[in-house]
Amino acid sequence: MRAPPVSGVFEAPYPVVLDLVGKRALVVGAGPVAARKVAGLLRAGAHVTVVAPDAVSEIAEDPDVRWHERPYRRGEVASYAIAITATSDPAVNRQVARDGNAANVWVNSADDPANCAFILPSVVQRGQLQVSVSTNGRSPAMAQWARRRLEQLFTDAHGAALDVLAEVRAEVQQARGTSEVDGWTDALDDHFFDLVAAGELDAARDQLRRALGVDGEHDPTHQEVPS
Ligand SMILES: C[C@@]1(CC(=O)O)C2=NC(=C\c3[nH]c(c(CCC(=O)O)c3CC(=O)O)Cc3[nH]c(c(CC(=O)O)c3CCC(=O)O)/C=C3\N/C(=C\2)[C@@H](CCC(=O)O)[C@]3(C)CC(=O)O)/[C@H]1CCC(=O)O
Ligand SMILES: NC(=O)c1ccc[n+]([C@@H]2O[C@H](COP(=O)([O-])OP(=O)(O)OC[C@H]3O[C@@H](n4cnc5c(N)ncnc54)[C@H](O)[C@@H]3O)[C@@H](O)[C@H]2O)c1
Repeated sequence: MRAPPVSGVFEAPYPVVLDLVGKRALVVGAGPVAARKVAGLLRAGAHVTVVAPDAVSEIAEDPDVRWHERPYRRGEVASYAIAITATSDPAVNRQVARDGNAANVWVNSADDPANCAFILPSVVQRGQLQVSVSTNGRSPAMAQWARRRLEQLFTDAHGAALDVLAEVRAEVQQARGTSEVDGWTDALDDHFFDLVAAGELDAARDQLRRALGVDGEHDPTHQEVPS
């Protein structure tokens, strides 16, 4: 028997990073899949409302989640910035997606990639460094597999390295008026990451400053008073 044809979710997927802090997010359904999506939205700082007749304990017992214990009401997605539908009823998921289209609210539908305005990647988080993987919906299992591989490659030291880099980048901006200077590629060598991993943050900062041609005298938090 011939296998069914497989395609991606989107014709030309466009990756973005969203700011959801303080935004209202709706999750329809409250099973294990919804719980994973709720956890992601809470980590992103969204105000999460869940609508479902039954909920797993992660949702029902979370004081940060507002749970309405009832079925989804047609059209209610319109009062949210973003929505995810993960019910066990495909007709409900389709309705939420339709309502999202009508109200210009972006909806992710966990069982229906064709009716998604966006899909979620698998993410490795190390401090403020995020490495995300998308297979364009072709194999979520592979996205998860890649995440596990990347978790071995990226350690907490890479998150710490990012903090050092952001600090020295601010010094470069202060000293030169721009961070677009030569030297970044050379500065980010194995030795730099080894220094950070060994906890030698001052030496790591100095290596960056040498490679980028700044002396570290400029404190970006300190405004100089013109004479
Ligand atoms: C990455 C991750 C993020 C997250 O959910 O946070 C995510 N799915 C994860 C896990 C996972 N999902 C599924 C399995 C079982 C094995 C398998 O099917 O591969 C596993 C693995 C497991 O659970 O072990 C089943 C599944 N998933 C979708 C369908 C519907 C369909 O394809 O029709 C079905 C069939 C349901 C059924 O048949 O009943 C659809 C989607 N899942 C997506 C994301 C989007 C595409 C991502 C991409 O590939 O680019 C998309 C399109 C929509 C969306 O949800 O945004 C998260 C891993 C997090 C992590 O661990 O790192
Ligand atoms: N995208 C993904 O990553 C992914 C992974 C696995 C499964 N899925 C799909 O996600 C869906 C949910 O999976 P699950 O295991 O969490 O399901 P589940 O059966 O454990 O939970 C379903 C939830 O939907 C709620 N619900 C049912 N009717 C509703 C209505 N009218 N209004 C609001 N809520 C309603 C139920 O109360 C329950 O909380 C399934 O369709 C599954 O195929 C998606």
